[in-house]
Amino acid sequence: MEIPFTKMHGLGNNYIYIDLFSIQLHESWFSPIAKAVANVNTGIGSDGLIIIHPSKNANLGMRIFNRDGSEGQSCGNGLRCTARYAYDHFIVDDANFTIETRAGIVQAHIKENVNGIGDITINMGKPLLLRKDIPMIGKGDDVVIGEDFTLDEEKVKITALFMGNPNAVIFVDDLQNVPLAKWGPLIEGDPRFPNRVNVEFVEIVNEREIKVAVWERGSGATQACGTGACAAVVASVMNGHIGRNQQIDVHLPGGKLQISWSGSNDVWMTGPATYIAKGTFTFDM
Ligand SMILES: N[C@H](CCC[C@H](N)C(=O)O)C(=O)O
Repeated sequence: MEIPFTKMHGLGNNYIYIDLFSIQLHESWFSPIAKAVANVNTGIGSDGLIIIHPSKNANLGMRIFNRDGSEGQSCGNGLRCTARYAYDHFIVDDANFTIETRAGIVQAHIKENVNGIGDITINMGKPLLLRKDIPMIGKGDDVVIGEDFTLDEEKVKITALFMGNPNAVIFVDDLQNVPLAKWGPLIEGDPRFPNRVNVEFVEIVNEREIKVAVWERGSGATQACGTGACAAVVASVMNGHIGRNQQIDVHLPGGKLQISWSGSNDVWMTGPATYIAKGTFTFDM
C-alpha cells in the first residue's frame, strides 16, 4: 500500500506524520508502520510516527509511536509540528485551537509574522508529581525529589514526574561527561518504572538557562524532547535551582525551547516546527 506522509522536525526531533483527515488507516497498523518507517536502512529514518486524527473532544487529535513501535502519551515537539501542519492544511482556521493527546487536551497557539509562521506555543497542562501518577515504585515520599538511585556501581539522584509522559530527571555538573547511551537504557528499563521512562540529564547554567540531554523511552537518544524539556524545567523548580514564573531557555542538542512553569499550574512551551519532506512510502503488513 502507498501511504502519503509528511516528515517534520522540532529541533531535530523528527517524526513521520500521517494525516487521517485525508486518508484512512487501520489502527492496528500504527505500531508496525512506526517501526518500519523509523528504520534508517529499510525505512525512511525517524524518531517515530505521529498520527494526526479527527477528535470528538478537541479540534484534532495526535498519537505518537516511538522507534520501537511503543506508544507514548504525548510529544511536545510533535505537538508543535502537528499544530503547524493543522494550521497550514486548514484542519483548523483559527490560530488558537486544541489538540487531544493520550495524556489529555492541550492548547496550541500559532504566531504568524511577516516571514510566515513563527514559533508555536503549546500550553502543555499541569505536571503530575505524585509517585503513583508517574508511575514509579518505591517507599519514599509521595513526590520524588532527589531520590537515591543506584545504577551499576554509581549512585545518582532522581527527580521524577509525569509531564505528558513519565520522566526521570538527573542533575549533573557537566553534560559532556554523561554516559547517555549507557545510563539512558538502564534507567529507561529499570523495574522501578513499570511503564519505562524518558530520561533527562540536566546541567543548570544559571537562573534562566539550562542544558538538557535526553534518552527517550522507546526511541533512544534524540536531538530534543519537548515533554522532557518541560519536565526538566519542572524538576529544576522543584529542586530550587531556578525560579517559578520565569521564561527558561532550555538548550538541547537540536536547539532551544522556551519554557515556563508557575510552580503549580500549566507548563508553557514555545519553539519552532519545521517541514522536511512530503511523499508516499510503501507499506505491506
Ligand atoms: N520526543 C517527544 C516525546 C516522546 C515521548 C516518548 N519517547 C514516550 O514517552 O514514549 C517530545 O518532544 O515530547
